Amino acid sequence: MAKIGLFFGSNTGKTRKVAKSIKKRFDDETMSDAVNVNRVSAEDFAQYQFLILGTPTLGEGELPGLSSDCENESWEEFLPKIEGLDFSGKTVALFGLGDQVGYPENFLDAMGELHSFFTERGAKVVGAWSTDGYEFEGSTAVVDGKFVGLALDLDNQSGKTDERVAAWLAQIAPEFGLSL
Ligand SMILES: Cc1cc2nc3c(=O)[nH]c(=O)nc-3n(C[C@H](O)[C@H](O)[C@H](O)COP(=O)(O)O)c2cc1C
Repeated sequence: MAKIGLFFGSNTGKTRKVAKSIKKRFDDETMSDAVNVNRVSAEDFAQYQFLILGTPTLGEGELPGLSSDCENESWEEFLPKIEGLDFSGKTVALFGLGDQVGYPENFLDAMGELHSFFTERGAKVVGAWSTDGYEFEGSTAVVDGKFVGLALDLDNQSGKTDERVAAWLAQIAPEFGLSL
């Protein structure tokens, strides 16, 4: 089993694409394949001490899933399967995709939901990211003046994605024991 589990939800494939680009930077011992959360069991997910988790925000500030009109199940359906687990001693880093122009009042809210879910269950969530360079009005993914994880907007700032991903991975590397 790889040291770090890499899981994502995605509706139109952008979050999947970013997850795959993260996987490409690491060998199989370090990083699992990028796996859609609708394909993992609670048991397999719970085996990892280190997790990198990605989500788009859909609906009006919602997690992806059947209620936000995704074609397939996603985080909305997966979280209830792990809601009874204790994540103490585990380290989690989050990345979120959203659209700050189209949804400025709910920018990246789903990443905020994942942050609440995992911190409430004892996880150490790392990888907070500056809000500089983004324009939006509200986001539950901002805590203490920073995003709770990597903020990506492939709808409006796709040209910044690679450099943001690289800088963020370098930032979380010490927490995850990663060599880059
Ligand atoms: C119906 C719909 C609702 C959306 N709602 C939000 C939202 O509330 N907040 C946000 O930041 N982005 C929102 N977005 C933008 C998506 O999060 C963004 O396009 C993302 O890159 C999609 O990722 P995916 O291709 O992995 O599904 C919405 C997009 C759609 C199509």
